[in-house]
Amino acid sequence: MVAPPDNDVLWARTLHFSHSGTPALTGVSVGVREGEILAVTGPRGSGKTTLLRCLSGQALPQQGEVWFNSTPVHTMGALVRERLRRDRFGWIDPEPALVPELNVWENTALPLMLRGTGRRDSKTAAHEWLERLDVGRLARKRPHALSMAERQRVAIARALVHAPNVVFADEPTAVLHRPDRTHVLRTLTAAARSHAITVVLATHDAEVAALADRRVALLDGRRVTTVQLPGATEATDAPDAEGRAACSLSV
Ligand SMILES: Nc1ncnc2c1ncn2[C@@H]1O[C@H](COP(=O)(O)OP(=O)(O)OP(=O)(O)O)[C@@H](O)[C@H]1O
Repeated sequence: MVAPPDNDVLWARTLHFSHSGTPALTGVSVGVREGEILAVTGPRGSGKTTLLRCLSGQALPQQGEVWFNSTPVHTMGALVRERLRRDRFGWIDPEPALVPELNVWENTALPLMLRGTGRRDSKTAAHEWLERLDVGRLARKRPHALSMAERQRVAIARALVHAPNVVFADEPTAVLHRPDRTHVLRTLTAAARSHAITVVLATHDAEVAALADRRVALLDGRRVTTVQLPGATEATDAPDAEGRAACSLSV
């Protein structure tokens, strides 16, 4: 095993992943730099979610390597990967999955309480993040009383509350209307930048991808240099996209 470059917080080399024989990733390599917002773009079914799941240790690639801060993730046992995800990563789903029996601040504070932070400190941190995401007034409400946009803000607050190193956001604005989409995204990216949190953002929307520092494009489970996205004539890797030998550039 060759260790990754020092300035990459995440690094994946020649990932291969199949879902019950259906290939989702075919030799994908990518490096994510500390503090950057990286958009993983591509049409539906191109492998974006699978890549995020592999990078975050939720799924183990059948071949290839994933490194987090120079530590191999692909060789970790399930419990160590769980702890890594709980303590170092945040995850935002396309649709907010909140616990219906908990109120908004309790939902937000979950990552802190799961790792043993006291209730009072967890509550304070949850309130701070809810305020930042403009939903502080809803702290005592249950998820069912919230709109979809409000619930997604709570899910974003929950992903950020424990100051993770990396937040993975899988189509985080897919269920939102356009005005909510822009506002929620800008809030997420501003919060991440102000706290030096790295964001890996999967999207098939060119407007969303445009908010990122850099883009990598997937098509049929491979890295490509150019991909057509809705809402733009063309979206490409930024000029500084990695030119590392291991990267798979095709099509
Ligand atoms: N659980 C699964 N079982 C079988 N095939 C799957 C599964 N999940 C994904 N796939 C397939 O793997 C490929 C990549 O899917 P993936 O969800 O990673 O792509 P995506 O770019 O995130 O798509 P979307 O934008 O629709 O979420 C697709 O062909 C998809 O049908």
